[in-house]
Amino acid sequence: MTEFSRIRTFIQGYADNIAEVLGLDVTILDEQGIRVSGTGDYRDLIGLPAPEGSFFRMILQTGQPGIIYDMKKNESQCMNCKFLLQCRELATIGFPVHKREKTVGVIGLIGFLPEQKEKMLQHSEKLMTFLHHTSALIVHKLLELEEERRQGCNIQEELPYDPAQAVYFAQLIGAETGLQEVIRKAKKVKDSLSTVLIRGESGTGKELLARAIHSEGNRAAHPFIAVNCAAIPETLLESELFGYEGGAFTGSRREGKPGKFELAHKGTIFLDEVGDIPLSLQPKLLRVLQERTVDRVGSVKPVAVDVRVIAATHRDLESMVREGAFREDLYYRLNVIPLRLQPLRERRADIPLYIHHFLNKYGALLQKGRIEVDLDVMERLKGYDWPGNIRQLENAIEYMVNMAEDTVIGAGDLPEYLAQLELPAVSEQTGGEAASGSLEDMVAMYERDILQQYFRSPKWGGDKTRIAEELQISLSTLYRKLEKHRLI
Ligand SMILES: Nc1ncnc2c1ncn2[C@@H]1O[C@H](COP(=O)(O)OP(=O)(O)OP(=O)(O)O)[C@@H](O)[C@H]1O
Repeated sequence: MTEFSRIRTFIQGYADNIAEVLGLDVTILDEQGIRVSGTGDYRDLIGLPAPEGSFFRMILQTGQPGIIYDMKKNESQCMNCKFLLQCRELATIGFPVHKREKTVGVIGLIGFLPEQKEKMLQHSEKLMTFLHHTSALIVHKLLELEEERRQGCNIQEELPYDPAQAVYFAQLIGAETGLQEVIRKAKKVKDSLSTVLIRGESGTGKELLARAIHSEGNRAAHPFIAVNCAAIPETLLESELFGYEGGAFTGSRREGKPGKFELAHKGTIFLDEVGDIPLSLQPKLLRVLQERTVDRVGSVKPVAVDVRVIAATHRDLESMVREGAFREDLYYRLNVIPLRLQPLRERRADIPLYIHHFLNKYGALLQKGRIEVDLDVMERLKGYDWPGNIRQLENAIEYMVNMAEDTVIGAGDLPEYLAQLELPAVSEQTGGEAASGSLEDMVAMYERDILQQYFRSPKWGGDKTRIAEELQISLSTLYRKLEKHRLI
């Protein structure tokens, strides 16, 4: 675990603020070149390594700050980067973070638009000074952490903590109105001991959200133990959850075994599919929630546990309570902080966001760089019902990025079940091509048609920067219009 990943929440908050104030994108790498925070498109790449041969990797090696105003012309610094040809960055400033003369990270400012590049050109000196101060602040935070550890306030290394499992709220993608609302609530309760109940269909991100609450909360240095109550046979679940005393039953270990609650001591236990917990075990679970003690199987001596419980289910617990399949008292004890994740088909407007996110992620992971989907594929992905929700959409994109032989994914790269999907024609989806209604509506329809024509034309190959140039609008205006017409 690198030092930077320990203060990742702090760093991401900082990156978000810088991006907002300066109007530029920000990315921060740790000493191994792993992106620990990012804004804009770089947010999708948090946790992934920066490409070999890239400008920021060079700064990590040399420990020297640098500026590039034209990635493609200034070949000396980006020449070895595999993604040079597809790179959309117009200007970049990178600044090293030095701690005791060692380079422990890099902060980067990136401009994708001509006006951002202009700003960087005009204020390069000020921006460098700003990055110098930012770097000093990060180092200050690292030294503070070091001091805390020296004094034994936070002896993280000695605890069974797996940083690879950490998830941050910034990694949860979703629109402002839906998922972000849930995240806002989750942030309020991240440090609380109160039980959280996450509801949602399979693949909507329940476990991811639970991990983020744990990773960003005050128990982050302690274990996060996930138990899938539906996957463990009823006969084993009791000893799995609560442990057993030596000699409790035939074949048990002589020295006994701690259960998941004990293993999660000081941390969080995630009870996935809690609706599947058998009625016979429900009173015992209720007792843990109320008294914070567990009774190992075969023991009469309760063990005190300090555990935060996050439970999740896709089941309709209220109906189960009515039908007597789930205890009412346990239901109320679990449902203290309810959080609900909507299925993807009920928030189709978010689909382009996820497509963009996973294209970025798998483009980088599979070393294919920047990849886009064409309009036909986009319509299909938006029109599908996604019974497996975000997990299924992610798998579909991973498949397509693997299949793609070009930087634009076409219908031929779709998984079979999507290629066979019958979709209404685009004109039907938008309410018919006949120009009628108010002038504003007609102009909007005309604008949508023009954008579609440009994106369908092989001449531009779906390249947004070139299309924006041709239409003489900025790239951000183009993105706004595409979003308005739901074309991305
Ligand atoms: N908001 C999100 N942003 C980005 N990726 C997400 C999001 N939600 C889910 N995912 C992706 O979908 C996958 C499935 O998420 P997760 O396992 O948390 O779902 P779940 O609701 O717990 O599913 P199940 O009920 O089947 O266990 C994750 O691995 C993650 O890659």
